Amino acid sequence: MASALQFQGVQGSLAVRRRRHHCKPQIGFAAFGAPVCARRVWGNRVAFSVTCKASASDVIEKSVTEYEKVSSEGETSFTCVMKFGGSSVASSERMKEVATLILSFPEERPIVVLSAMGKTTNKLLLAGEKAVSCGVTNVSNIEELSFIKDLHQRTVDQLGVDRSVIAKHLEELEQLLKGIAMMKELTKRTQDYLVSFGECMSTRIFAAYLNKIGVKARQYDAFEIGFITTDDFTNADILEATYPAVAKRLNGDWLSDPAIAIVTGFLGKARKSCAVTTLGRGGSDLTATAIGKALGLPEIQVWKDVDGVLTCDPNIYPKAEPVPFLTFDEAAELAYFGAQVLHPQSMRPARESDIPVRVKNSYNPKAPGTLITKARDMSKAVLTSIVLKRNVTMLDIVSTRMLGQYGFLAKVFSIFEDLGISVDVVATSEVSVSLTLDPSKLWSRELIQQELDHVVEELEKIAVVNLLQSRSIISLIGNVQRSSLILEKAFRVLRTLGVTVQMISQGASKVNISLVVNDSEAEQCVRALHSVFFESELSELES
Ligand SMILES: Nc1ncnc2c1ncn2[C@@H]1O[C@H](COP(=O)(O)OP(=O)(O)O)[C@@H](O)[C@H]1O
Ligand SMILES: N[C@@H](CC(=O)OP(=O)(O)O)C(=O)O
Repeated sequence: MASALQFQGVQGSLAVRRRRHHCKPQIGFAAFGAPVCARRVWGNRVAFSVTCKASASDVIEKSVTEYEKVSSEGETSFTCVMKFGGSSVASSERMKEVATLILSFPEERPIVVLSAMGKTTNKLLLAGEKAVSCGVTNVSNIEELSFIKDLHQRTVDQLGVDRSVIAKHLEELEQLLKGIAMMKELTKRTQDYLVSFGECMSTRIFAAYLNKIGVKARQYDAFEIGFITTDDFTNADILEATYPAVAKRLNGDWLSDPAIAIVTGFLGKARKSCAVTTLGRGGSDLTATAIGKALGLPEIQVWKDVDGVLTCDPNIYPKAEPVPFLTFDEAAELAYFGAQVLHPQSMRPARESDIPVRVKNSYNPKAPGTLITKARDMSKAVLTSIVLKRNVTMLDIVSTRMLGQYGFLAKVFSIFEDLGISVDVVATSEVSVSLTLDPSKLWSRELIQQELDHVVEELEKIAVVNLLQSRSIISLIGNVQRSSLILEKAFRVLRTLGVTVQMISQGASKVNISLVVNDSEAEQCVRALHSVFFESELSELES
């Protein structure tokens, strides 16, 4: 990475911070006590000349003082946050490529957020499940533990960094699994601690590698630098106190000893219990946007293994295409309704602080990716993306009381509130309500059935309840101002396929229409909808 200061005599260039690209760089030259002219501005640098008799070293010294003054007067020292997901750092080769990619932006001073390597989180969860029933003496033979050890040790060796950077963690991980085997149980709290080893190791390896190649980097565990969360293990929420704490720590460290920050994604520290928490699967996206908000950075970059947010899940339909622009609302809706590409809560900090989020492909950095901002030109927008959420449970609830009975909906929803279950899609009539339950809140299989039985039991006190499982929600994300056009086109497709829509909802968000169909028909519907909306001319669509 280029040094912050490059001088030739009493002319030179100085790295400065610009809050937005259109803003003038903010730097004070008063310390020179002589006229200074800023001659040229490019990127985050400003070239200048000083007309005084100062020696080059004086100028450098005073510039640094000025630069630090600007930084300490509320300006952050970092210029952007770059998050790399598991697929981007799955091996030593990938880590090298990510390092090269970061260094290809010499004008940036990034905070790097990393997920666990490849599928490490899944393997840790499986290892934990196996430990519950395998017996203490068999823990060392758990296949997933061996896989994790091999992957991390091989990566360290291939990158030429010292094995000691992760040795303690690998040892502790095995001890933890033995503890689980001894207790014969895996609580959500322990599960979070268990999966945290993934991010703790990937960041240590990557920081060590950067240092090895001469780029100064510092590793941080998010739970040590102020990521304060609720105590909702496996799905914790970031609390407001996080933002000032994280900013103070990262800015403070930069000012005393500048280095690229390498932060664990996905993790936090529970406010009450002080134990390690996780932010829900894919939570590193949220870590990145929270850091962006905390430091008021000009841009948040999320690097994935796809060319941005696509028109639908490429695993369902390979002809999916990148969506160049999205609003925060569209991206949030898309993520909430099941597009794995973004964490459901990750847009919140970015939206609150109005910081653009760029989704890019670490395997194909030249691709423009998707830019997510507060607003975009919607004049030509019809449909942006199609999202599928499978394995959804739907409830038809019909009031047993007379027509016009008030308070029915309030009673129904208070039951969900009491049981801590969130509802996704709702459609109501005078005497009935149909709704779908959010499966992501229901962590393990047995619990789902147990919780569902309980919900039905409670609802049956006031209504006739019909529980319908194996349903899918197809969400049509786009310009709901043109809902008639979207619905006309969509229903024509569904009628041709002979598919009956069991529920339809157009929420207040104005960016999403949700349709509920049988699981078995859903993928076929998505493919057909995609070809009609994205593979034929818009003019035909509007005819
Ligand atoms: N609409 C979509 N756009 C892009 N990717 C999607 C979409 N829906 C599902 N995906 C899947 O999300 C994956 C990227 O998300 P994720 O695996 O969480 O990335 P990372 O681990 O790099 O953060 C893609 O590889 C793709 O298979
Ligand atoms: N490693 C965590 C957190 C995360 O964000 O991962 P990824 O960026 O690879 O989706 C998970 O698998 O859920």
